[in-house]
Amino acid sequence: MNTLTKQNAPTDTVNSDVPATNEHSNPAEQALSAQDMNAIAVDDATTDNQPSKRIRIVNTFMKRKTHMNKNAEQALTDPEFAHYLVNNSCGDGNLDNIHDLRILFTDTPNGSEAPLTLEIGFGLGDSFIEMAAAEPSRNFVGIEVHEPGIGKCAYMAGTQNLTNVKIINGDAIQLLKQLPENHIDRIQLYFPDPWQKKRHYKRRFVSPERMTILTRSLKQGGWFHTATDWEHYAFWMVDVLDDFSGLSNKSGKGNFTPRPDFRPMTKFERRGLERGHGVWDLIYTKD
Ligand SMILES: C[S@@+](CC[C@H](N)C(=O)[O-])C[C@H]1O[C@@H](n2cnc3c(N)ncnc32)[C@H](O)[C@@H]1O
Repeated sequence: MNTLTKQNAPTDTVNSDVPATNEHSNPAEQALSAQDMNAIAVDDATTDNQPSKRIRIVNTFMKRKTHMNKNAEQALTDPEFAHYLVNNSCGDGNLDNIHDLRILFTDTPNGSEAPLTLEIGFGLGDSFIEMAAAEPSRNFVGIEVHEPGIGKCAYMAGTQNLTNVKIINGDAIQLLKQLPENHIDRIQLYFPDPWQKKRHYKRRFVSPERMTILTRSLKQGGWFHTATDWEHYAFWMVDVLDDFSGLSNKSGKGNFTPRPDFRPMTKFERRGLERGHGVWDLIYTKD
């Protein structure tokens, strides 16, 4: 177990110098509450000589184009895999109709009341599927924005005939805002994009404002488990999470958690280890 001294504490997650990759200005976004302001910068803009407000969403991801292999493509198009895919799996995920994750399992052997894990940003899904296969009595929902990963994950679920997996295409922050309070038993975020440059820190998933959104949907006593191979982000995370009212560090303030046996090695973890990085796990419970 590592004992830490606090360093590089995040002070401001909203900077105005980050180039916007996803800009929207629709009434739904304009109605977002003050707690969402971590993800939004409001700019003055002028259109046709009319001053107006422009709302800029700062996402935690940058959609990337990578090769889609045949299996992933099959899973995204073949009706045999359709029951794994909760919403449109190509293009930007439409989350409008997803307000409850438990009802996705109503007609499955586990039913809707089984313990529920949400994995945010499962990448290609290997470790997510391994965990779901290892715990068949628990329901697993994974959310990603990367289409080849969504396809590959659905393909692996289908070839293993898993009945406890559902996959959502879209932004986890938007999804979490739409879910009921006290809804999920465990939320896991493994090797989130580290956003290494200072001007990109506001894109980091672990920030006080995003943790407000995340913990709302966690059940009392539920877990938030995260891990990173980027040292600066590891110290940042422990600062944010230890200071977050309503969460308790399972290993005690300032400490990381030894890597638990139930967490399989992920693709990004392996890549980090090959580059000589360390790995830091953190588990928090909701008070
Ligand atoms: C660095 S990768 C890690 C993937 C995987 N967890 C692993 O360890 O191999 C981070 C992933 O999180 C996804 N991601 C980032 N922000 C997200 C969000 N707000 N909602 C859904 N997925 C997100 C990205 O698309 C990317 O695939």
